[in-house]
Amino acid sequence: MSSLFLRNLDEHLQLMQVLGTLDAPVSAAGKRLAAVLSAGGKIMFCGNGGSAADSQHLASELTGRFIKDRRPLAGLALTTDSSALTCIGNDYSFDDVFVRQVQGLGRAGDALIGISTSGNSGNVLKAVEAAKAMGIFTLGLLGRDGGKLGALCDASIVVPHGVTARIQEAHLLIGHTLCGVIEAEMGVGQ
Ligand SMILES: O=C(CO)[C@@H](O)[C@H](O)[C@H](O)[C@H](O)COP(=O)(O)O
Ligand SMILES: [Zn+2]
Repeated sequence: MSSLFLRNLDEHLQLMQVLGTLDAPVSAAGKRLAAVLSAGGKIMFCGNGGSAADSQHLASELTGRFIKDRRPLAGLALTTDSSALTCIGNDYSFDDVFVRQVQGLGRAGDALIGISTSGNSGNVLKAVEAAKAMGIFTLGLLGRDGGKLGALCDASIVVPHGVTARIQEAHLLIGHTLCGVIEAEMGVGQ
């Protein structure tokens, strides 16, 4: 019997081998996001648990830097303001923690990336629904069969696996690639 690490590694490597099928949607999404930023829009991110961590990680690649030394780009994680999250969660409901921030901070022409391994988190669904109604481009970074978000988002990238941790590992690879495409599309030092 191999160790847990070797079994996880095997599962991870097997998943990595099928991710090539996502080449076209990842490249297209990266270009679409670059167009949002070039036109003066911002990219918002939301998700729960590990996907909340991904949200703030990826937003910081934009405002800080990814690979290139270039101007700061407009990335905003909706997962980081504990006052907003607790106020909205306490006074309204946990399903409202992202949607109210989208409605307060989002503008037509922005993008919202909803990250969910199940594709079914209620607060992400509500945020995407409202964003679409506001003219905000919605991208789902999803897992399994894409869930309800797969049908709702303007575009989605679905990691076809059933294990949450493996999906999250793939999400980070895809998220980093989106940042790389954005930097390549926007040029350096602009
Ligand atoms: O990181 C993990 C598991 O690896 C967990 O924190 C996980 O993100 C949470 O259970 C989330 O609430 C799952 O939500 P979702 O991906 O289905 O939208
Ligand atoms: Zn995790």
